[in-house]
Amino acid sequence: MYVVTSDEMRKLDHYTINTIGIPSLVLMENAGREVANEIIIWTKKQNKPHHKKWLILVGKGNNGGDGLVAARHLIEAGFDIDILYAQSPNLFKGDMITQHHITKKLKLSSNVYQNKKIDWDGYEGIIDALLGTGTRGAPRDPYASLINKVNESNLPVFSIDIPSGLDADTGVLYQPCIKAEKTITLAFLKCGLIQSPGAETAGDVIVKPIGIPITTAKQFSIQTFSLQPSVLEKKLNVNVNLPRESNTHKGTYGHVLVVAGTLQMSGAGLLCSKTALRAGCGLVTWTLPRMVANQMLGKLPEVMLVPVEDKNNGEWNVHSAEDIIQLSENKQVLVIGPGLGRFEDDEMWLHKLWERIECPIVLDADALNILSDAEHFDKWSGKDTPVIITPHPGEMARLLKCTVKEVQENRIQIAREYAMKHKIVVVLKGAHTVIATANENVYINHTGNAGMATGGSGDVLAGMIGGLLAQNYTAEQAAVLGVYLHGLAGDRAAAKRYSQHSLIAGDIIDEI
Ligand SMILES: NC(=O)C1=CN([C@@H]2O[C@H](COP(=O)(O)OP(=O)(O)OC[C@H]3O[C@@H](n4cnc5c(N)ncnc54)[C@H](O)[C@@H]3O)[C@@H](O)[C@H]2O)[C@H](O)CC1
Ligand SMILES: [K+]
Repeated sequence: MYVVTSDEMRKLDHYTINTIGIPSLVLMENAGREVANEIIIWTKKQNKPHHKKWLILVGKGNNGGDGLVAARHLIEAGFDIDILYAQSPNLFKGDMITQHHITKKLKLSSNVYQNKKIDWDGYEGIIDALLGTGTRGAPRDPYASLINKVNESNLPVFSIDIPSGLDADTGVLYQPCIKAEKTITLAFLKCGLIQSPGAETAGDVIVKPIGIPITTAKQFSIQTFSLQPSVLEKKLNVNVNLPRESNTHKGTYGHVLVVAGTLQMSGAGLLCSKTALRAGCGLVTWTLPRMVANQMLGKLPEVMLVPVEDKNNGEWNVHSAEDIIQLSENKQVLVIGPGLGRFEDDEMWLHKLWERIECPIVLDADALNILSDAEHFDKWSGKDTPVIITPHPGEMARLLKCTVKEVQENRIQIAREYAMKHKIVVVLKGAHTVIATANENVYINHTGNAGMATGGSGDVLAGMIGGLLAQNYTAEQAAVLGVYLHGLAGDRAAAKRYSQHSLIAGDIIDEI
């Protein structure tokens, strides 16, 4: 469940080798053997007669060393292996010299690439041992031309540690980058393997132990986690089945105040309010412009409606702040933003709510856009009650006044830094949503699907998180559990439809 950057991996390697005393060659032997075992398992599962002839592409760093070890173990298992060095063995150093020496002693067939044409006939697959966590920038020749040839071969590629050409920390693809069938990553998951597009390029990712004790991750206080149910249960101490005590009443499960909706975007408030109830809170009050409230009467009988004065235009205005502050007094959570729209002096409105509301707040959608335009948000006083923001990449870019591309190329770091700076919880939505907390913990979610990129899905998530927060979950628990369950509901909803493309936000709520 730990996820590491290449720099963190180097520190863990170094500590294991130089302080704990497990020799690097032992780690490399374990790595290569695990890779060989995965190839053996994979070929056994292929239901076609196979020649068991594989080509292993070997770089000059330790990733290449893993490949040479795998070659030996595959030959022992009866495979026919060709080794192709990307560069001359004269350039090898350290463990690579040892591995090359062993390869020569065993008279294993090997060649140096030298930009020659490769005859792919007869090969069943390719093992990519070119570049690993030591990659710096886009692959240079001869690696680049070799990677291009591999991608044109149409053969299944098994990458060791990471696909060569992938940025191990951000998931950004350098050009060119190996497109892998499977990636066998060593010791711990790498951040780049669970962030798009790295996650897609790596194919099926499997983590294999190589002798680095998992306790070293605690030793180096690694605080990035791949969100598996075990992390929810063991680290966050939450039960994904949301159990209930018997002798309870609706007051036990908290009261959410939803501040959302305008004439044009009334549905956002509806989706958010309904989801908060589905998430299990006891009561939901939805406060909204009077004109909209009149339209919503009876639409959602389980939700209490409290209109605020609008100027007969169905929009919010700055004077409603006092009403909201009063309404918040007996609530456990406020969810502000879905379908809120923009209005005159909305920054003053939000600042007043930020200063005066004493219960936890979830800020979504236009509440975040108001924050982005707030000239002095950095100077707003820190809140001693939890705040969770749920930006999509565009809203995060506006908050940081940077581009969406810059956000997407560094999602984990960006979310972590913003959460720590403002002492809030950041839910950076998108494929593999990132949840970052003020105490540096970061969780990467894997539930959900592309069908959830549809209007209202964010309103549902905001309601989900608000509904959980009202039930005495901490902000960290509510955000992580909310994202996880929201994605799970989306997966169930998609499975019930012809395909993901027809999914709409209401389907997600029905599966919570
Ligand atoms: N996880 C573990 O405990 C272990 C992992 N191992 C493997 O070792 C690699 C990391 O090895 P390292 O030598 O640091 O780097 P690489 O093998 O990735 O090789 C980089 C190599 O290539 C050169 N280089 C760097 N960037 C480029 C580029 N853009 N273009 C061309 N060439 C480049 C650089 O000079 C290096 O020489 C890790 O991934 C695992 O596979 C250990 O085997 C066991 C312990
Ligand atoms: K590799």
